[in-house]
Amino acid sequence: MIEARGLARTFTGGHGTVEAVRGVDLSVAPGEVVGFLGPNGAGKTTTLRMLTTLLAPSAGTATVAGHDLRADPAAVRRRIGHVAQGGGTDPGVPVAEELDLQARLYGVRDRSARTAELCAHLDLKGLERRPAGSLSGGQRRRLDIALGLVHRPPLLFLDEPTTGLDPQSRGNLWDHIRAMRDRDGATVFLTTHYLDEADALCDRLLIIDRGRIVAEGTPAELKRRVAGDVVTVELAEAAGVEGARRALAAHPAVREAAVSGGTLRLTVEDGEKALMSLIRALDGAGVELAALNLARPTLDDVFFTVTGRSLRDAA
Ligand SMILES: Nc1ncnc2c1ncn2[C@@H]1O[C@H](COP(=O)(O)OP(=O)(O)OP(=O)(O)O)[C@@H](O)[C@H]1O
Repeated sequence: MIEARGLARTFTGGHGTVEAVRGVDLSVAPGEVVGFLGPNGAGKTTTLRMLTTLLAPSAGTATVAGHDLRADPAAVRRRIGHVAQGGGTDPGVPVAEELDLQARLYGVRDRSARTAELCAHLDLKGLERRPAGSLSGGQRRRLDIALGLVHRPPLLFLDEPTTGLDPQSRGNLWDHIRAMRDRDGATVFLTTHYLDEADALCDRLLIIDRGRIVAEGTPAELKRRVAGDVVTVELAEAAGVEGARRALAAHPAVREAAVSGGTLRLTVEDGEKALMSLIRALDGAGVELAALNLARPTLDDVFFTVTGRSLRDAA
């Protein structure tokens, strides 16, 4: 659905030159929810604006929704939906009218049916006559998304869709985005600087820092690739901890086994899968367990490993 190679954008102004995006390669398959994660100023919005034809790349090529970005931007625009940060609704215009107007702009034939369908899908039923300015933050974001979907684009771009929303509205919006993928087979490309959003919502992530993609994969893959899972083992008898370490050090899933205080700390390849066999190995060595804890590395650990900084500090 998206294939980009070497996309770059430089801004030149009174304060010198800013290399906002420095040669980004990315591929997005149909039906994926892909998250573009990075701290403020990393180049997320600039990349999104290039992919949605709003900004000309300084270098690189891309095919978006089946059309070449440079050769046929109008065809790209017809096949994509784009919800910018802050949206673009007129506060005085009622919901249904706003949707109808957008449908006219795109030449949608079944305008009233499409408006009703979008109101049903995005939980806007009963709000059709309300001016956009009177909606809550979450309702307005859903209207912004409905507007982006009016012409049934197979690919939807969302720029920081949940910024400024309360936790409940954010969770609700995630459900709607998942439903677009599952019900309509839509491909969604979204930018975010929220770790929890990237983790919970996205099938795959591209992590960008200072204009370059520094890591990519599913949230689980990224976390596994970089840090491995951590299993801590507490024993009924602390004195047996060295024996437990010896029993597990050669276990195929264990990368590292270290004793810290009275507990055993294991770095393992895939903690969930390994857990049962670790317990069996300890049992076989006659070690009595008191507690076992499996902790996953976070996306922030991933960012830290690839950039040497925390995403939170970098933002
Ligand atoms: N029109 C512009 N003129 C000059 N510099 C710009 C322009 N647009 C963006 N930049 C710079 O390019 C860099 C990347 O900005 P961009 O908005 O793409 O980052 P971002 O990852 O989307 O950040 P945020 O999370 O804050 O939206 C920043 O250093 C920014 O200041």
